[in-house]
Amino acid sequence: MTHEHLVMSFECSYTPPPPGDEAMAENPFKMQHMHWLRQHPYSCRENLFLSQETNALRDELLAYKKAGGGTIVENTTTGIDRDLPALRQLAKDTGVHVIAGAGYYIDCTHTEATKKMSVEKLTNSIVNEVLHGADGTDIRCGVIGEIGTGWPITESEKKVLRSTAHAQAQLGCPVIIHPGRDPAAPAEVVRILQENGGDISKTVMSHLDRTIFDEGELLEFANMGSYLEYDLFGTEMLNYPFNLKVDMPSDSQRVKTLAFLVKEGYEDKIVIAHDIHTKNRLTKFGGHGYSHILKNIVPKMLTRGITQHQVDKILIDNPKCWLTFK
Ligand SMILES: CC(=O)NCCS(=O)(=O)O
Repeated sequence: MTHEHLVMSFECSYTPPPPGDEAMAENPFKMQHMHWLRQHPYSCRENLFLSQETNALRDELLAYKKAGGGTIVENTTTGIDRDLPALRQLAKDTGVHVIAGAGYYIDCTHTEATKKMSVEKLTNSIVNEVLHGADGTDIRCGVIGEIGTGWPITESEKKVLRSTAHAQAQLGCPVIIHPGRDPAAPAEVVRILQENGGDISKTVMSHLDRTIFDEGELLEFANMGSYLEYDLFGTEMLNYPFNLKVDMPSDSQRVKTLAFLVKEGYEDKIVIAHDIHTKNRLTKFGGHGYSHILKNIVPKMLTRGITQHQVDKILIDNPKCWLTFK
C-alpha cells in the first residue's frame, strides 16, 4: 500500500457538521453513528485522531499481514502529527515494513518558522530526515511526502515543492504529492517539480480519485510521467466537504478507471491504497481496514479485465520500482 496513515491527527481539516447535526461534532463514538461518520468523517472531532488508536493499529497490521500485506508507506509528514517512534514500535510488533515520509503537509499546517525558511534550509531539513533521522530521532524516512499542496498553490507550498525537487535530485529518492482539489492542480505541481530538477518518473501523484474526472484530461496528465495513485479505496460519501463540486467515486468506479488506464497502456504507472486517515475506517469501528484492497478490490479487478500479472505490477512491482533509490 503506497499511501496510508497509521498514526496522525487530521484536526487541520475539521469541518462543522451540516445544520441540525451540530451535536455530532462532539458526540462520542457509538455504533448508531457509524453511517453518519462515513458521510461526514471530518465533522466529528474524535474521528480525526487516528493517533489515539495504536493498539487497534497493531491488530490492523497483523490482519493486513495475514491477508498477504508486507509493507505500508506511511505518508504522515510534519503538520499532521507524525510519530516516528510509534511507527517503529508498530513495525517491530507486527513484522509489517513501515516506510515513513519526510517533509511538510499543506500550508495551513506550516508554522511561522517553516514559512520563513529559505528553499535551501527546507531542502537541508528534508535531506536530513532521509539521511540521518527526523523529529530528533535516528529514524530515517524512506520517501519524501506526502508533500501537501492546495489550490491555488500557496507561496509557502511552492517553496516546499522546490525543496522537495532539490532534495530528490540529491538523493534519487521517491516522492509522493498531495495535490489541491482541482483538475489542474496535479499538472501544476509536476511543472514546479520539473523546473527544479525533480524526477517525475519517481514521483507519485496521490488522490487522483477526487481530482481528475475527465478521461481525456486524465490521459493528458498520465502522459507527464508520474505514478498515478488511486488511494481512497473504501471511501464512499455523497457530499465531499472539501469541494462540493466533486462526486466522490465508488470503489466500482475506481476499478473501472484502473481498467481504463491499464487498457491505455499505463499498467506500469498505477499504484493504489486506502489512505486511512480517520478512525471510522478502522475495523475496530466497523470500517474496511487496511486489508480491503487485498480482500475485496483485487477480486473485483480480476473480474473487470485486469489480469493477475497486472495486479501484481500494481501491488508489487510498481511500488518496488518507485521506492528504490536511484
Ligand atoms: C491525509 C490526507 O491528506 N488525505 C487526503 C484526503 S482528501 O480528501 O483526498 O484530500
